[in-house]
Amino acid sequence: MEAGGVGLALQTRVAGFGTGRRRGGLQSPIGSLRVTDPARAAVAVRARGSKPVAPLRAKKSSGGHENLHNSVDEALLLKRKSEEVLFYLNGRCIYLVGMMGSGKSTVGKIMSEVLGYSFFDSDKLVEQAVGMPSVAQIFKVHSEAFFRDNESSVLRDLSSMRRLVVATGGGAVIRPVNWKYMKKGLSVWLDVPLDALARRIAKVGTASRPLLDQPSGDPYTMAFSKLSMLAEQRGDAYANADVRVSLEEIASKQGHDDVSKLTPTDIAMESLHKIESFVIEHAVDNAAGDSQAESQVQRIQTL
Ligand SMILES: Nc1ncnc2c1ncn2[C@@H]1O[C@H](COP(=O)(O)OP(=O)(O)OP(=O)(O)O)[C@@H](O)[C@H]1O
Ligand SMILES: O=C(O)C1=C[C@@H](O)[C@@H](O)[C@H](O)C1
Ligand SMILES: [Mg+2]
Repeated sequence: MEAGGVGLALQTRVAGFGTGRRRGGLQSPIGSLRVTDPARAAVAVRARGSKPVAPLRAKKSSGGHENLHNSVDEALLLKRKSEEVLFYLNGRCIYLVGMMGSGKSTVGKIMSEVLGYSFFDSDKLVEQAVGMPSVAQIFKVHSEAFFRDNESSVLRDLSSMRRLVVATGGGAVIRPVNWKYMKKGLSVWLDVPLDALARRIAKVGTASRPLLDQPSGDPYTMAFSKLSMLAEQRGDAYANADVRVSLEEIASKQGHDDVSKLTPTDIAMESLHKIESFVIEHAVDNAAGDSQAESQVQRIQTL
């Protein structure tokens, strides 16, 4: 059974959230890049909806992912792609799914910014609905089942809305009812190798991720073994997503031998490409989309 709704809180937040667009040029979600060069901005504007324009070359720096976009050109390419994708999305929401640490929040914020969508993190909405400061505390004081009920409730409320990018909780994929909600929009699986996940998580610690938190032991080893167990338990649940974005595939296309070379912008860009291919391939209007999603959900429920 699902917990009480959080609809009103969501409506209020969306109303106050705006579209993610800002004045004075393009700006990254956390403000690390501001496009101030009007000539470059004009290139992006000209590109919109017109004939194909010669590709801008993205310059790579050696910087880490802290610089979300490696260059102004990369930010413009992303913006240009997002404008193409927007046309096909027709307001449909995007749900990012994937294991803990796969980058749903990081990549989701970038995507929402360039699409002019609102961004929501379902873990944060559950915390807000329950009135507790962290998922870890909800697990401790209540239980995982209580958290999952509230998570379903949040996803149900989000599913009636439009123009959102939602970073779902890592375990949202395990409940078939959540797929019923997520299939109202488009789901994207960020598929990241377990060793890369464990490296990312070990770097920031496991305190905020109760299923990985261990009293002692080497953080990388502990995170890796827990993540491997969860991945096995979850089986193919992530593969129910409409689109799979494999970091290994992106890295190999770019000639890297290691996924850690990929920036969140690279991943956001690939996500937009995959979404575009999916919507074009499935070229459905909203009504047909609903019935198609319905049959997919029925298939998931019978697995
Ligand atoms: N492409 C990347 N390269 C390196 N580190 C990254 C990348 N994307 C995200 N990170 C880092 O990995 C960690 C996890 O990212 P993030 O919080 O976005 O994942 P998540 O999927 O939302 O995780 P959770 O399910 O636990 O909420 C963060 O510290 C983030 O800065
Ligand atoms: O993978 C999971 O089951 C979880 C992931 C997090 O996002 C939180 O939703 C919670 O810690 C559980
Ligand atoms: Mg997150």
